[in-house]
Amino acid sequence: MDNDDQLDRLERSLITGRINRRAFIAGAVATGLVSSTSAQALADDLDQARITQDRNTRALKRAYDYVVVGAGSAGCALVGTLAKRDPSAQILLIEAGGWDKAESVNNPGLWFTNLGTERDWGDVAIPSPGVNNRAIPEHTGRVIGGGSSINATIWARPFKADLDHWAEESGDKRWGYRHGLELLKGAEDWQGKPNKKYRGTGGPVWVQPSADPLPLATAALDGMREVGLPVLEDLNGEREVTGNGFGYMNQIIKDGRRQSMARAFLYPVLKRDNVTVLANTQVNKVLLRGKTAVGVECVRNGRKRVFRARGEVILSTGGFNTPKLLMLSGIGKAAHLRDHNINVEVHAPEVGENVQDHILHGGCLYESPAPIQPRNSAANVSGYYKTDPSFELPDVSLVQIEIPYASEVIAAQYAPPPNTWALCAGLVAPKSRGTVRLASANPGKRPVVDMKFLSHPDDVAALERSIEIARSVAATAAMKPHVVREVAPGKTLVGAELANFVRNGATTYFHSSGACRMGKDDRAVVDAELRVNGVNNLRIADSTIMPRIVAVPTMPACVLIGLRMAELLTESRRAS
Ligand SMILES: Cc1cc2nc3c(=O)[nH]c(=O)nc-3n(C[C@H](O)[C@H](O)[C@H](O)COP(=O)(O)OP(=O)(O)OC[C@H]3O[C@@H](n4cnc5c(N)ncnc54)[C@H](O)[C@@H]3O)c2cc1C
Repeated sequence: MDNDDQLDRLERSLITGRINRRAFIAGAVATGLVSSTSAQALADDLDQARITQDRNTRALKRAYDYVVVGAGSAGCALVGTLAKRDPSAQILLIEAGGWDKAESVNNPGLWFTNLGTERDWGDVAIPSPGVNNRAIPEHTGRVIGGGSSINATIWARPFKADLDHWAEESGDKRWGYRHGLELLKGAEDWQGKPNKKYRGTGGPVWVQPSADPLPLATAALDGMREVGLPVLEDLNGEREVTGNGFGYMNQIIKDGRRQSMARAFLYPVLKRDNVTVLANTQVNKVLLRGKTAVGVECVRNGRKRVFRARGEVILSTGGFNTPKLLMLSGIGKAAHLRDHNINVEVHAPEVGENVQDHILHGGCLYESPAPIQPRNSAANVSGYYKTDPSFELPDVSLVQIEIPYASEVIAAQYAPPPNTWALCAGLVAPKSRGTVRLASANPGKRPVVDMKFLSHPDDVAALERSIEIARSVAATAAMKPHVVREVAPGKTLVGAELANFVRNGATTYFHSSGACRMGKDDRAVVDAELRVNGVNNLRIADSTIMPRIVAVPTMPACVLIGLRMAELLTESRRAS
């Protein structure tokens, strides 16, 4: 363990009460990274956060101004921003998972080892015919920080076309690119080449270009240039407007450690009296009086508890849990609720509809002449391309992965050797849409996730185009030193064979979105101010409100949703 790691561990141990202040200072000075004075200042800060949270959670109140459920990407951005902006507002943040202490959370190279652990809700989509009836896992984070604590750390901001579409769907131009860019720039602490037009510095989210990329990654970019793909110095910025561009990824990694949205937004407000974070507490129901949300019912330490909201309840529980929670609370399609003997409080026909995710194809595989030591989160180059300039969004996307990334079918069929890397085709603008339904009225049961992957023929065609381009990049002179042979598919596939390779290789990016669509029409689940239609004092801020999934990894879009919610709540409170 290096000294940075030691300091990081000490910080976490102090904040979660595992060591005392004296042990922290002694340990911090011993790392050689901080002087005794700055160790004391740091301890003051962390100690204060711990003392405040200890005190607040021991003296829980019956009612708070805001009850926010879910400390994920959006929830952390919301609470961190709101707590500062409105210090008089008492905020309760309830999270089902535990604190983000695990090494696999903090070390970005270990992100995938969180999958299938207690930090993952562990959903698996039911078999979809479009992927040859395979049941594909749909992981989501269950820990402080949510997805941002277990994800692949990629920071890719939405396209202009994504956000302008949201503005059109919601009827509110503040959801458009112009305002979205302003909010995301304000959130960023960009470490790459300065760019006033597109990038922000000094904000809470540490973002850096892939640190110290492998020659393999550099060669991939050279190969892309060779086949005529546009390679950019920064993968955020210009790409958002043109819809085209490849480059080194942006990542939320600082000194080799993950900077989750909990780290960015939540930790800095933990020492505020107006914030109480309840970890290891699962909300099972939103409580309604008539058509007004008045609080939540949850389970903490095996005991049922109720917390009231004087103001509003905000659900930030993510891709599958938000529709589930609404339905358990009697808000959903009436017939479906009745099937589970749940009282229909509000007939909301689209709760659990419109669900989307990106497809990552695993994949086109290449044997390297030498073993590969992956850098950062093992994926450092990616990009987007419109094969027809008239397309609104890119149909082609590629991600280079420095391990043999393959679906279970492709892995079994091609048996890639360990020193294999992948150039994965990505489907970032899917047309297929699925559903989330209750399996049972028992909150302990996971919902039925039917993603209907690749049910739209355009999705298969787009992946076929990406695969063709991936293979042409891997065949360039620039890539020659890194390719002993193409392991998969190993030959040019056409027609049904190619479609089958697409369907067998499909996996997801774990970007579940859209189950509680925002729109200006009556059927939409939330309106432009993210209020649940038909219910007072209940709003949603998470990936589920996307009318259409953004064509990039979803964490920054979720941060944007959290930031926008903080704006909306502050405006409402001022107006009242
Ligand atoms: C393995 C993986 C890799 C990914 N890689 C990337 C990437 O590299 N880049 C990127 O941009 N995106 C990535 N994503 C997606 C991204 O992390 C998510 O889209 C994003 O975190 C979603 O934000 P959210 O606020 O909607 O929900 P989440 O971040 O999922 O947060 C929801 C929170 O609510 C809590 N919760 C749920 N139900 C309850 C309940 N009933 N009571 C209390 N708490 C509850 C959950 O435990 C969770 O902490 C990845 C996701 C995963 C899972």
